[in-house]
Amino acid sequence: MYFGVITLFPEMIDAVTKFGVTRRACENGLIKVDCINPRDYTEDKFGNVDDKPYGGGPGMLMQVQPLRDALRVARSQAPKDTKVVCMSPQGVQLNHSLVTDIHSWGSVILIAGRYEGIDERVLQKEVDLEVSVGDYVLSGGELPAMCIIDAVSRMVPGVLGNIQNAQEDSFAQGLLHFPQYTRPEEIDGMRVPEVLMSGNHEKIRNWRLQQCLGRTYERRPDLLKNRVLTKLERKLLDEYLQEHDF
Ligand SMILES: CN(C)c1cccc(CNc2ccc(C(N)=O)cn2)c1
Repeated sequence: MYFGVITLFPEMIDAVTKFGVTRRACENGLIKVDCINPRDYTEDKFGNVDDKPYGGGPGMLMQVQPLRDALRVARSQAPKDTKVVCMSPQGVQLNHSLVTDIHSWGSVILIAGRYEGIDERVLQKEVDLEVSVGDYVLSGGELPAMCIIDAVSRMVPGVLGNIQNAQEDSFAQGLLHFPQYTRPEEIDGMRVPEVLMSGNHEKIRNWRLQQCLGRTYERRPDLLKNRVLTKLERKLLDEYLQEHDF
């Protein structure tokens, strides 16, 4: 998977290329992350990369010429017809489905804007999709871009190793994950659910599915709305709701 990142702060992207499973994925050549900095393409002698908005108002925008030149270089380094995604509060909400789509592309160029954003004409002409990681404004698109790099990289075969399918279990099914426990068996009087120490894998599987369903119903009913439950799932959820006095 190829990621091109247009950013004024390439060192920020080290957070995904120099730590954890994504670092190993870079070292193994499973993913490649290239940063292109518009500041390297400024033409005015002051090296400005921001510019004032027409119509006045507070804040600055990314200057068009350095951004477009950086984008041109990014396209030249990326596979042909690589799609361009701009991180923006005005974007479509990032979710598992969109992460899966981006992974299927094989490569993506991410624009991590600073200041108050970028010129609408650049968005219209150069950007295939605006993506948001949530309804809030950040100081730049770098953190959202790294969310995409991390989430998409975890879908690349070999990046996660054997926990790949564990990851696929719940969220790919559109459910929240079941609660997890590790040693000790008891903390401040709170014990690990006995079923998890029973060694009965059928019971454990059902208990975990029931927890996924119950927690999704309680915390994210919107996820259940467009999900057809199997007979077993319906039974497990009803049981959970009775036990939790719903
Ligand atoms: C139109 N445009 C490119 C833009 C406009 C304003 C701010 C920024 C940069 N700050 C960001 C980026 C993304 C998110 C998010 N919620 O994903 C939050 N803040 C970019």
